[in-house]
Amino acid sequence: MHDAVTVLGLMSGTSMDGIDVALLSTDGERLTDRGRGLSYPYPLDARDRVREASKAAWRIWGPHVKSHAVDPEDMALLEAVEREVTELHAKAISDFLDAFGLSRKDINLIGFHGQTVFHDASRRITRQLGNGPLLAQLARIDVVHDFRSADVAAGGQGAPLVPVYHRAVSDEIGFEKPLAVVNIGGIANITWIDADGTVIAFDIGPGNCMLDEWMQQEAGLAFDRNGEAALRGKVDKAVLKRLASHPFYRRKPPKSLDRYDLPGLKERELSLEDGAATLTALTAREIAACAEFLPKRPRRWVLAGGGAKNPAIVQAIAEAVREPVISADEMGWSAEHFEAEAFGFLAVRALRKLPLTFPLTTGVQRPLTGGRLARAPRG
Ligand SMILES: Nc1ncnc2c1ncn2[C@@H]1O[C@H](COP(=O)(O)OP(=O)(O)OP(=O)(O)O)[C@@H](O)[C@H]1O
Ligand SMILES: CC(=O)N[C@H]1[C@@H]2OC[C@@H](O2)[C@@H](O)[C@@H]1O[C@H](C)C(=O)O
Repeated sequence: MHDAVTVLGLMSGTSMDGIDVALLSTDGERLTDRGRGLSYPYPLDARDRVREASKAAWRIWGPHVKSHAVDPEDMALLEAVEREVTELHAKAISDFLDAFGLSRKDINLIGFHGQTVFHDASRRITRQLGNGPLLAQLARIDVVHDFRSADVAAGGQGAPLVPVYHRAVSDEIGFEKPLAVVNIGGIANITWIDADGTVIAFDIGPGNCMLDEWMQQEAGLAFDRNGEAALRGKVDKAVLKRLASHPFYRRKPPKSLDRYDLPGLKERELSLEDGAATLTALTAREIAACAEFLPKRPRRWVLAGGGAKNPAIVQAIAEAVREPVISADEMGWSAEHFEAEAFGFLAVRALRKLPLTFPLTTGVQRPLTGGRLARAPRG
């Protein structure tokens, strides 16, 4: 057995709202000293620039792009935003260490996911903004970064990566298996864990991304706080049927999504409340329906990610499945910092050359390690 490493995991998810930081100790298999996590929202202007960068990434790598004549302005924008995102991560690390009275010498390693701005596994392209060597230099701590490229290059989906972490955490708790862990972030994904350790995972469909966009576009709100709009609205069945007819949902795993792959509602197509109710129903319906791809129904559904804090989503899922549904927080797992912790865990696995992805998670042919190490300047 290896010694445990004290690692900081950093995640900035598809909601593009900020940086989650979590601290844990792990040897890459077992986890100890978990539970300390904090979130650092992006300043509003930085958030806008990250969104601009994802549009630039679409112009550079989108499937419609025939020529490789890349607009240098788009490239320059990506570079500038990558630097800014990296500096914001360095600031989050230093604020996190201050908040817990720690120094950089207490931390052995950082797992740095970066900000996804483009993902199309079928064309073997996945791009996270985040400069690992620069972060290692700024934080003066070794950094593992670029977690998805090796998997995508080997023909995998490059996502989801958290399943191996979900399995490690679920091993700590004696729940009956099979267990389904559903992360409801911008996009929702599932990890199904059987008693013999078999793990199946894939992206399901929207978590909150369509709903967030709807609330932003129709009401200038960042999201449907506590599901208030959805709970007041009525599901439009015809619209729901149209949204759910996208072929992605019935495609067999392995499969992964980019934030903009699936169409949402058109502008002013429904009232604010009915639109929120309909998008909430879509998220819940596809989460429940994804059980069709599992060899056995889960005995329990654990919900994590920001969507687990939305009572309208949780209630709709509980109505759509027949098994008990609980939140990761109720299990003593931190729903909020789950993914950040996962990338700390994955960083240690990467350092030890342990596999991150598997045939039944990303569809890669053989279990595969990943990530790249950027060393901090010595001294
Ligand atoms: N109190 C709340 N009520 C309703 N929704 C909420 C609440 N808190 C968070 N959310 C939702 O959760 C979203 C953020 O979720 P999360 O931080 O898990 O996403 P992410 O990590 O960016 O995404 P991903 O897992 O896809 O990378 C918000 O945009 C919002 O839609
Ligand atoms: C390309 C990319 O960043 N994908 C994210 C995204 O956000 C949720 C879903 O889509 C997920 O599969 C993945 O992130 C999680 C953390 C993962 O890889 O497990």
